[in-house]
Amino acid sequence: MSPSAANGVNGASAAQANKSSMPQFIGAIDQGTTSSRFLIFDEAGNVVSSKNIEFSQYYPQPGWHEHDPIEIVSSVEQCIDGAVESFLGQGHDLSSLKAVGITNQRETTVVWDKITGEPLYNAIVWTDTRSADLARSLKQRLGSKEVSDICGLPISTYPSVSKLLWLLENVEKVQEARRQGRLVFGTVDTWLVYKLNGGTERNVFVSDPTNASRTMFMNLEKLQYDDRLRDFFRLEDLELPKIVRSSDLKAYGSLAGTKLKGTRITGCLGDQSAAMVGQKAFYPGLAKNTYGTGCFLLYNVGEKPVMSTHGLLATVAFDFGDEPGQRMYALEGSIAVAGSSVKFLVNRLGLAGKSSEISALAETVEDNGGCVFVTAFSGLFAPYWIDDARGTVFGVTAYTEKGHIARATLEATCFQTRAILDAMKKDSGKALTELAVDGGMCNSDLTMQTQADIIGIPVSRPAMRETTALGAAIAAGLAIGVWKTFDDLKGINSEGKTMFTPRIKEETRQYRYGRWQKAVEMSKGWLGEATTKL
Ligand SMILES: Nc1ncnc2c1ncn2[C@@H]1O[C@H](COP(=O)(O)OP(=O)(O)O)[C@@H](O)[C@H]1O
Ligand SMILES: O=P(O)(O)OC[C@H](O)CO
Repeated sequence: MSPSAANGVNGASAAQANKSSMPQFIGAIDQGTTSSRFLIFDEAGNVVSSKNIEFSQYYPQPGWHEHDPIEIVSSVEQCIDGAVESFLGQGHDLSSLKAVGITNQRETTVVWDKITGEPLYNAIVWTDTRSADLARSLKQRLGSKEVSDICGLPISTYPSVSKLLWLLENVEKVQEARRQGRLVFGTVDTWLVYKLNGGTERNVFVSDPTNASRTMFMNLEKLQYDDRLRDFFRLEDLELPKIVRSSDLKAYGSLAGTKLKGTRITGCLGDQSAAMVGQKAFYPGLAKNTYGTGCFLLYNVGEKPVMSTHGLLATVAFDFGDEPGQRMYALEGSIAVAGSSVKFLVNRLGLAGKSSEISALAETVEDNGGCVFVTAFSGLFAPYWIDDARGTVFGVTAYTEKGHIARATLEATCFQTRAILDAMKKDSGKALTELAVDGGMCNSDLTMQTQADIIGIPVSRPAMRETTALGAAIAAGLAIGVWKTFDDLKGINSEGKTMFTPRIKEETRQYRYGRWQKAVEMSKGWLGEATTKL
């Protein structure tokens, strides 16, 4: 490692680092799709205090999914205050909490008024498919192939730009704000940093490359906005947040309120990149799969982006600086629906009282009873990119029980992960020998065993599953020198892993996966060309 990298990220020299033996703590805001959290980590990566709040999900029409931007911020603030209260109750001193990192759901799009700082519409969530027609017409536009090559993402409903263009076409308040030069657009990291810094008071307007890369405005190699992309989307006049490193002493400002008023924000990563950092997948060839609302497999490809030819995305793993090894790219397989299908069984179908009970329900039967559930609630993302599929259960007979549906639901994410691993092998030329996992749904032993069975390699689950938050804490801690090199992080969360090893024969694996492939084929085209109601 070069001298300055050895001295920490972004100039936090060893001299600057706190040399006293006083314990130091780092806070992590984890703003996910279904809940906000604040966790406080010690230097050994242990969680000493945390608070979690589930917030409202709005589904105003089929395929639409919104959040209230104000509730996003207030839930985060409440989590901070709750966790800090318990931290203080344990006898810790506030001054020992040195910095805060942020990690967030990506692509979700917020628009607000520059003068008032107030949202102009609900946040359009990454899963939202209202822009399907718009995305289809963008794909027909001259230069669409070049666009994907520059930013690493396929044109679809998924990136922020589709949501933003929908807002500009359909919401008068947004159109008016644009005319008056008052329109501000940001992903959730930008919105949170802006609001937590006091909004219009300080006007901190930034994003890190792992988040900015999900808008479709960023040149993946240069980590800066690209005029060709803005031109393509006809958004030349749009002011965009400044792209700054994922770990930075000054760029993200500090908290203007809460019990942590004055504490610096020194790290910021999109949640999938944060999970990668939390799993310490710092080097090429390492990967992780996070089973949250969706499921995202990221594979570290090294210091240059690799463009997929098999349905994967190219993205930024993390950007900790210019030194060798400090900026890495990843190939990503994005699954739109994972834990959300479990929530669907609980909240919409009432098959159980809570998510963790779905696994138990699935265990009441020996297998899926011939059912395959293509959980295409938002179409199918990687590696298929089928926007006209919708959730479909195949193979239902009079024999089918709730348990079979529960099992087929859990299996769907495992099958899609298999499809992504196959695509990743084709893109990278290498096969994974073990899959590191995390996220809410990985708490289901049955799902993780099924995953190992279907991909035919061991699945490794860490003892501490809050790897996304840990990644944000690491980004923040590296900036201020709590940890100085990746080697300092070696011991963190490395003990007590659970290994799930494949237990089925290759023949059975192929048969089961073959059924899934057939179901995906059959789910295509459900919506047809028209997505609007007649
Ligand atoms: N024991 C479990 N079995 C299956 N799914 C679970 C379990 N526990 C949580 N989940 C699912 O995990 C998701 C929450 O995971 P989390 O990592 O917190 O996601 P997010 O960051 O997207 O909010 C929910 O969709 C929930 O249904
Ligand atoms: O809410 P999660 O954890 O499934 O992650 C959301 C992703 O960032 C969307 O790209």
